[in-house]
Amino acid sequence: MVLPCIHLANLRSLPNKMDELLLLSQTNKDFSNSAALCFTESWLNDAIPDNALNLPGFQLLRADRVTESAGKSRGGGTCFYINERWCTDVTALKKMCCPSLEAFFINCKPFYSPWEFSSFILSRDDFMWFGRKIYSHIFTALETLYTDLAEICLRESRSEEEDEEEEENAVCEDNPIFVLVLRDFSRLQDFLKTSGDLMPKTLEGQITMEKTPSYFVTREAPARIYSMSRSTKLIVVVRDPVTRAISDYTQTLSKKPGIPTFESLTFKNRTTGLIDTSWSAIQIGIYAKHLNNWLQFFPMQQILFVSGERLISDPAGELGRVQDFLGLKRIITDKHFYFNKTKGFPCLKKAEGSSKPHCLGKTKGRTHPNIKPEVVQRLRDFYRPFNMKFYQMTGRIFGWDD
Ligand SMILES: Nc1ncnc2c1ncn2[C@@H]1O[C@H](COP(=O)(O)OS(=O)(=O)O)[C@@H](OP(=O)(O)O)[C@H]1O
Repeated sequence: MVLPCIHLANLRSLPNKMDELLLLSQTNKDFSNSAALCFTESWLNDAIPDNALNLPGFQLLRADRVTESAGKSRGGGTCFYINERWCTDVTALKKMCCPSLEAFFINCKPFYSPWEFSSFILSRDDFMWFGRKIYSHIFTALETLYTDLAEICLRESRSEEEDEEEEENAVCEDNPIFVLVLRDFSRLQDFLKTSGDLMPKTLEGQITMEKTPSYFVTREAPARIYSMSRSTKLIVVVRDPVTRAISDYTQTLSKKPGIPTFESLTFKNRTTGLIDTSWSAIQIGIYAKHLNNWLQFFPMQQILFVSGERLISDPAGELGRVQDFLGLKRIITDKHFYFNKTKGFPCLKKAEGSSKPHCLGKTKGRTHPNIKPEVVQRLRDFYRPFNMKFYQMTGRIFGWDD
């Protein structure tokens, strides 16, 4: 199958790349003969007219970020330039823009396609984890709709280091562009019309849940979730920030055994005892600061903090609070748990849909490295004022400073 040549690039602002693109379209044959150019991070807005973005021989289709829908004003946006020698029958099928997803579907019916397929759907997304779920849902549905669908995924080419970096930072995955090759796009058009509501419908008696620990410390998350649904209830499990930092380090160490010691990462200056608050293992434990971001959008009554320590020593009690907070009948009680001394954690007597007990997986309860008592003490002193503030804000004394 001969495929159209498509250029994909993350531009980080189209307007200031126009001169370069014009030059490329005049001097680079691969570029000017491309069937389509797909640019992510176009950073366009209403104030930038199409005629300022003209590339001779190409038709522009753009989906700019909509501040009110996306919950953030900067960045984002996708655009396609379709080569008029390849195709002039181009339609924008659907633009989706919400806090967790930005997607743009266009349909191209080229003059000539050397096989029986007639449409190329180019789509591009930019989203948080939940958007990714919605997007994969759309694609699964499309595969059911079209048994003869050809799906091609293009990604920006990246260096090995960038790949490694991404692995470390799961929220920062790259955004591919999908090309769907179809025989008949009318069914897709109908499908996209009805898939406008991005959140799965929550029926009477159901609660839709989403779990991403990093949201609590992600600056943009409160605004995005608020603009999706302001009545969302938020649950955060917190534990002693010092133990949390060591646990965080232990987890990284298990994946990358060569990293520096905990001590050397903790301090900016070992002599003065200055803590490196930019290290994420330290930064995440400043709960009061993160909570403050959420309180700009959600009232305290909509946020529940679960104690990680109590979740081990009294799971039923802690889950009782969760059930009350969600307005559920207290179904989970003491009789559902037993304590596994070897693991050091409570286990469920019967897992859901099974008659067998269920304990937490191997990665929970890793042995922490021994950290010098004076380092632990320095961290305790560092966190104490933030912990006090956090107790005050939440109205609960978590007991980390006893
Ligand atoms: N149910 C429950 N109750 C109390 N504490 C729990 C629970 N589940 C996980 N944990 C603790 O969370 C630490 C690991 O968290 P994560 O699951 O986020 O990370 S991991 O990716 O699996 O390592 C891990 O910390 P460590 O003890 O340092 O390994 C767990 O102790």
